[in-house]
Amino acid sequence: MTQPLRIGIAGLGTVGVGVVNLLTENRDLVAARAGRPIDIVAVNAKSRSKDRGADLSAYRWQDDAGEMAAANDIDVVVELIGGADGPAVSLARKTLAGGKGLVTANKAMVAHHGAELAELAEAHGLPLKYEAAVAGGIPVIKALGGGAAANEISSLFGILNGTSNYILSAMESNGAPFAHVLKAAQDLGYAETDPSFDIDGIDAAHKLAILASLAFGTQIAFDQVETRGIREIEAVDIERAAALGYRVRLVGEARLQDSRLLQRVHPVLVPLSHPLAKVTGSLNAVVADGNFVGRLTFEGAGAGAGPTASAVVADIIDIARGEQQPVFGVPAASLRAVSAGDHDAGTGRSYLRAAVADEPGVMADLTAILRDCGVSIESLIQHGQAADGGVFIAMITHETQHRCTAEAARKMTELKAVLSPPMRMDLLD
Ligand SMILES: NC(=O)c1ccc[n+]([C@@H]2O[C@H](COP(=O)([O-])OP(=O)(O)OC[C@H]3O[C@@H](n4cnc5c(N)ncnc54)[C@H](O)[C@@H]3O)[C@@H](O)[C@H]2O)c1
Ligand SMILES: N[C@@H](CCO)C(=O)O
Ligand code: NA
Repeated sequence: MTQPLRIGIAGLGTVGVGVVNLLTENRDLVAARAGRPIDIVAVNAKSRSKDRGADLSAYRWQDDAGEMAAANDIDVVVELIGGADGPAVSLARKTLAGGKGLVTANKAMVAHHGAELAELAEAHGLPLKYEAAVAGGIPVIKALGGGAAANEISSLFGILNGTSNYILSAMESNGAPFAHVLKAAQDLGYAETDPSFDIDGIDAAHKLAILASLAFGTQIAFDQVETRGIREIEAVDIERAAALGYRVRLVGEARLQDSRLLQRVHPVLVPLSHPLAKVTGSLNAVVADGNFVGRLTFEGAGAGAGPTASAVVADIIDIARGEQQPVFGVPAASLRAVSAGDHDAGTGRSYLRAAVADEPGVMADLTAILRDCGVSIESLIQHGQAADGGVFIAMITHETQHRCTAEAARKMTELKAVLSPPMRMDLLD
């Protein structure tokens, strides 16, 4: 057999240990598919003494991850530390500048520094791979960058954060409180170090910005992603959505609007019959529309040790095989700059839910606002007690300009009988 591909792994948490375990358990199979053995030469993490449940004694312990970038016996550095800045990006820069290939699962780093790192990799003719960074084990980067590369992609959307989906699914199946479910997702290794990245939609926005660049040939524009998470979703929304025939999902969507690019991460209602309604737990899904292939739908595990290690090792195998493509589908220097699209200029149906005082005339006031804003109601339910003694009114609107529904929600907030700002979510049909 030819020379082994020698790797150094920086970061030995959920994903790092998952990669060690996969490369150990599937060693022969991976070597056969890669055309040569993959040898772990060195490992690094914050603490050497921590028991990680994996035998690391065969590998050199590197006190400083940066030393891997300079080591003569390492061909590829696998960065599994995490974080947009700090040690991860400094290691990535050193690795590429030092002439080694880089594999990373770090979507925050790719979303913030992807262009710079891709230019560095391409200038040196080095591989930079990040399959694990988006939708965990789903090979969506390879699919959009390779299998669907002949298509013009007009739009894509999907569930891109396993932790949020896990929380929403648990809330809908057993009404479990938010904090309790978040703790379970953390214990399972799904959540980011700072779980607000998951809950507030930032992690999904990182992934969406990366996917959009790959799909549309545009520069990564993370700052242009309109981002809203699931923190404000209450049990009543999940329950009312179900009563109206929907489920709540945190969805990222990106589409070209002439020369603009609309990118949004937001909680939406999906009909029970929609493919995304069936995506539960830590699963992710990505749907992309190509002009020749039509609609492509990918679904699979979006987080966790095994699925993420699967994606990391797939990248290592690609490198061992000598496969190399532009990092974002086209040379990084030729990615197009775009300006942000405008969601409110579009139309769609919406869910509106308000907690209101249980007194005469409230419904008349609400419907007057909807009439004045040109919003008509498709269905409405009112029952149940709000925590502060009022009642909940939940409705689905007919198709309306988003800005009109937003204006109606704003005006409702001004009514004395409306006890808190109404919850508003788009419907995904
Ligand atoms: N957990 C998942 O399901 C998942 C899925 C896809 C992508 N990712 C990404 O993979 C990366 C790793 O995630 P994780 O869940 O394994 O995190 P983790 O917190 O479990 O592990 C991080 C590791 O990095 C080490 N580390 C921290 N600071 C370091 C430093 N300065 N130098 C060297 N090592 C340092 C820690 O000791 C730990 O071993 C992140 O970028 C994350 O976003 C995670
Ligand atoms: N925290 C991330 C890990 C996978 O990227 C998630 O829950 O989806
Ligand atoms: Na992936």
